[in-house]
Amino acid sequence: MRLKVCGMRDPDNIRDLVEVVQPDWMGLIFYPPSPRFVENALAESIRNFRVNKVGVFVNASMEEISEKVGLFGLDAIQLHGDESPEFANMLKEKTGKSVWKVFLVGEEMDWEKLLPYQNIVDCFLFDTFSKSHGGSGKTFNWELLLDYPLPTPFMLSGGLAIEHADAIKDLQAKIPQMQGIDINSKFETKPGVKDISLVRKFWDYLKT
Ligand SMILES: O=C(O)c1ccccc1NCC(=O)[C@H](O)[C@H](O)COP(=O)(O)O
Repeated sequence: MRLKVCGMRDPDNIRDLVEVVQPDWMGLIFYPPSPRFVENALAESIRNFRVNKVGVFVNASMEEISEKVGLFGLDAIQLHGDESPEFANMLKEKTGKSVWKVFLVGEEMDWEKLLPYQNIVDCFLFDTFSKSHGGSGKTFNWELLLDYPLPTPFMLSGGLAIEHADAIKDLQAKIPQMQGIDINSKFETKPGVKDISLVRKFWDYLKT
């Protein structure tokens, strides 16, 4: 099981996260309406942390994403909007980075929508449908994932909280393509700042 802690931006909080939890990835949100938006002014203080950095984008341009990859030293790009398979492919060729495509899950899931992306992206991420695109703090019906038909690995996201630890373990035991989890607002003291001891408690329990 792998861990991505999303919505980080405070350098002291990132330092604590990296030292205490050592997550597999840290997510930086480059979507201006988000309360977790990361300004370019923070690039110098963030880029040298020794943790894999995933940039989260919602319908951003190729130029904007390429600029952030360079400025922040991103290792992966998470496409959290309506980006096409062609766009994902061009981005992968241009940046050489790992590309993740997000699907927002509502009452039902149409797995056919994923097919055009499956030979392009490195990973899918399933988050709860919301008008704000992400960071809703709400879970979706995980039973839908039992029908996931592809070999491509995916991350589970959307409102994950400490009380879900056992259910997450059960789900992963049933679905080998589930490579990890993405946590965010349920571990915050305020938008963009995580409660590191809570993250540690959760992760210490889950990774065993
Ligand atoms: O977190 C945000 O503010 C956000 C806004 C717009 C697009 C994506 C966003 N977050 C990306 C993530 O990967 C979150 O971790 C994911 O949406 C789950 O968040 P939460 O429901 O708070 O656990």
